[in-house]
Amino acid sequence: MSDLPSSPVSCKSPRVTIVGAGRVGSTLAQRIAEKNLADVVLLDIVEGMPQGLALDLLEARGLELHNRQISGTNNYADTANSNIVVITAGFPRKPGMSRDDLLKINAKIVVEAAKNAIAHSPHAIFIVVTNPLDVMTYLTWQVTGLPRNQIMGMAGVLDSARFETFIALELGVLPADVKAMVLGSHGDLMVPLARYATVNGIPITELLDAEKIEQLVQRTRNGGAEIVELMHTGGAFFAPASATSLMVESILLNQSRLLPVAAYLQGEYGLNDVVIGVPCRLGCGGVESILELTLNDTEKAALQTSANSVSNNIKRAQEILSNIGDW
Ligand SMILES: NC(=O)C1=CN([C@@H]2O[C@H](COP(=O)(O)OP(=O)(O)OC[C@H]3O[C@@H](n4cnc5c(N)ncnc54)[C@H](O)[C@@H]3O)[C@@H](O)[C@H]2O)C=CC1
Ligand SMILES: O=C([O-])CC(=O)C(=O)O
Repeated sequence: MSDLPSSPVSCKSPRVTIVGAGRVGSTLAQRIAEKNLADVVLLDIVEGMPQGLALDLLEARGLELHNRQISGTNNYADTANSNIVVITAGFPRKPGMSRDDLLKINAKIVVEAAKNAIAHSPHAIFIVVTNPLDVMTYLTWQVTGLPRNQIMGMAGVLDSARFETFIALELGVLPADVKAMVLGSHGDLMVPLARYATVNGIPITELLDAEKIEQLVQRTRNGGAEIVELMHTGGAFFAPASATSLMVESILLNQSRLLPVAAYLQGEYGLNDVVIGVPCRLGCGGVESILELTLNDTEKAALQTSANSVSNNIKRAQEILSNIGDW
């Protein structure tokens, strides 16, 4: 083949680094590559594992009809100049544990991952997945020093997809026709907004009685634990990877989707200096705006309770990190 002069159009592919090549991380790599969104770098502390996963995914490229580069590494230098860094590194919970029980063990891992990743990709947008989600997202914002639009956590898209699934199962309708928003923290105090849930525009309050809606709300709050209890070893990863890839897609393709995202608040919803799930417009700038929905008194109180719990856990995490001299 003979080379012709290069084109003025950039052929550079966007690059997404995934720190933590476990179940969520590796499934996310597959989703991003197979949706043809970006090249992917998988990084893990376990030697050989991300390299092996990357090779396996590369060997599927011809079959899945895409040509994205996928590499595995144990070295942050190989993640340089990523457009997006997703942090999934850390431990998943076991049956009987809450997500907050992971705070101590995962805080150190996430802080280290964020510091190392930003050193090589100073302009990246960070999406945090590791639990407890809202606290880990706050720590990432704090240690990277990035503006708040570049830091976000994935939880609301997943929790909303679960709420939508349970509504669709109850009504026997197509899940894609159900639209719902779950705000607040990613834990037992999350705030599913039943009042705003619809089936193709029809409020679910017209289709289901209050007792049934409350059952679906409770199942949503317990959605992660339901899977952890069934699986015994680790938690959900297919739907979490789909939810994260949706956020990656909205950013890379500048889609401006309005999604529930864990964001750093500065007065929105009357909340300050806390990360919590709120409706955000996601585009190439990351969190481009935060929508302040009108909430009734019950919803407002639930969001405040959720935020108070996250704030207390942020303080706990900061104390733990200063005690181990990692702050
Ligand atoms: N935000 C959400 O909605 C969801 C959050 N999660 C959370 O995501 C995290 C990952 O879950 P899974 O993938 O199922 O766990 P996993 O155990 O399959 O994978 C975690 C990976 O992190 C790696 N790791 C540990 N320390 C590291 C470090 N210092 N640097 C780089 N990599 C490191 C491990 O070697 C492992 O491969 C957990 O904390 C889990 O609770 C999971 C599902 C949904
Ligand atoms: O429940 C867990 O531990 C994992 C998670 O956050 C979820 O699936 O929502």
